[in-house]
Amino acid sequence: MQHLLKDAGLWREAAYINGAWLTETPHGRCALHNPADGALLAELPRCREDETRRAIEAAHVALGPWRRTTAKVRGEILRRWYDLMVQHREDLATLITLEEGKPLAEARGEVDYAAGFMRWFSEEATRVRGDVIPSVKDTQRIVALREPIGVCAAITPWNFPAAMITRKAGPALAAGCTMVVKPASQTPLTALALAELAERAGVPAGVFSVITGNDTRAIGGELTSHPLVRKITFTGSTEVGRVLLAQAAQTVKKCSMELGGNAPFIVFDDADLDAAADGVMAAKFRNTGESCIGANRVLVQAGVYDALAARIVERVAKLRVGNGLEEGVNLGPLIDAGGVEKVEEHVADALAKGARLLHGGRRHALGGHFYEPTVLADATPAMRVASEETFGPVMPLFRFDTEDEAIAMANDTEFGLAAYLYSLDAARIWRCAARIESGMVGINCGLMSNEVAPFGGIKQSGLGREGSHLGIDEYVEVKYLCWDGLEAV
Ligand SMILES: NC(=O)C1=CN([C@@H]2O[C@H](COP(=O)(O)OP(=O)(O)OC[C@H]3O[C@@H](n4cnc5c(N)ncnc54)[C@H](OP(=O)(O)O)[C@@H]3O)[C@@H](O)[C@H]2O)C=CC1
Ligand SMILES: O=C(O)CCCC(=O)O
Repeated sequence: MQHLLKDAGLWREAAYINGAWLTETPHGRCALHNPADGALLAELPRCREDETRRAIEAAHVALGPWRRTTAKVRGEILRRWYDLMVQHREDLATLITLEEGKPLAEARGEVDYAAGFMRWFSEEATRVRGDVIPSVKDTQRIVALREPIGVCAAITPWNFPAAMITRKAGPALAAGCTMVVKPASQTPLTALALAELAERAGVPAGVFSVITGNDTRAIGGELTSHPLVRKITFTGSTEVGRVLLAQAAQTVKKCSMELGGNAPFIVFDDADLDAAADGVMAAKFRNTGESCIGANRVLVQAGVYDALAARIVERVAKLRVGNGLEEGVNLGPLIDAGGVEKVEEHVADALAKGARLLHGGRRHALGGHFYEPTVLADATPAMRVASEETFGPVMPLFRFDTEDEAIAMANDTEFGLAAYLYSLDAARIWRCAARIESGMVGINCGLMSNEVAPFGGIKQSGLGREGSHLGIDEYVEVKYLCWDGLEAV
């Protein structure tokens, strides 16, 4: 598959530790398969505790020189990394499609999104300012410095193999931290191509390392327990987030957690229905529904329920399912057999409890990990689609009568990541946006991820924010200096 890349140097089947490519470990190799056709893509060295420890120690050694490098120079290096990502956009997109499955057009969009974090944080590097605070004594001066927290460990998911790394590495390196990344074992190739580009951009050895292999607990255990690691940043399921928080508590590490969601997409009677139908298509079917901010529950006011359902079905019927490398494909495969089974179970449960099938509802004729885009009407809170993240191309339509009912349904979940509101009544929008329990609210907008905005959740959807000017706060500590014995001025 290497032949599909214009620059074969971006295809790496090795871990990247302390600026060197590690092709062998004593623990053998693990196979990586294309989710679209099951073909063997690569064989990666299996890292365990030893290799992870070496990467952490290298990150510790690299920390001093990196944090002393001026913010301007760190920003320039990150800018070069951004430029290289843009230059190699097509190859990065191909790698993403090969290992994750998303259509090439979406993969290109992810590269732009991922590179955006590098550009944004290359600029933010020079804006990590401290404070001078009026003191309580005339002989004292009080200064608050913002210093890099130190060695960071990032554990990232497969659904956005590039963006979930740059959203973490960009701010960490900009702030002067070093980072060890454990990408999802299903999508290491994109992470390794990013490491190759980091090296070409001039990121020094040890500042950014990538661990490979599927000995997940061994690697995760080392990252979360090693005393030199001062920060854990994770994107993935709430279940694993809880485990990592508990492990990191033993050495009191700072943690950022981007966890699961159960996003409500609320459409009121006064919405622009065509805009709402377009918005929900983006919010649901982006990445074949495998996104934590994907619309999991579509709540529609009774007066427009049938009209909106008709518009949605018309659009869904035009979606083309297939290998993401093929032209014109809108939905790729799900990541693995487990993903397809979960979708099947959710649909079967909903149908057994009275949902009406408006479209799809079964595995796609292509077989493998392909599932038909599915629309279910008459969904109710008793169904699994109401309480669990489906993470697939299934859109359940719930019905509500009043605004209060919609808000109560929206908030009836332990998650609080994203929510969407469609209405043309500004007063209602302000009211509902205030009452919804979520970290992000899309208003007449189905796609709200970008590098300038603070991404993150409340409740059991996580801790901290990524992107925006706030994103860098996760990688700095405040140090307060109290200087006494000075002349009063
Ligand atoms: N919020 C989000 O963005 C995401 C949410 N999910 C949700 O989670 C469900 C399951 O997906 P899944 O991929 O299993 O998500 P996980 O949360 O299991 O995986 C995310 C990352 O965490 C790693 N990981 C898993 N267990 C541990 C551990 N004990 N210690 C350290 N690292 C660990 C994984 O490694 P490895 O790949 O080696 O297992 C991967 O790098 C999905 O169906 C979806 O509902 C999934 C992905 C992203
Ligand atoms: O599923 C996730 O956790 C990542 C969402 C991608 C994004 O929109 O930033």
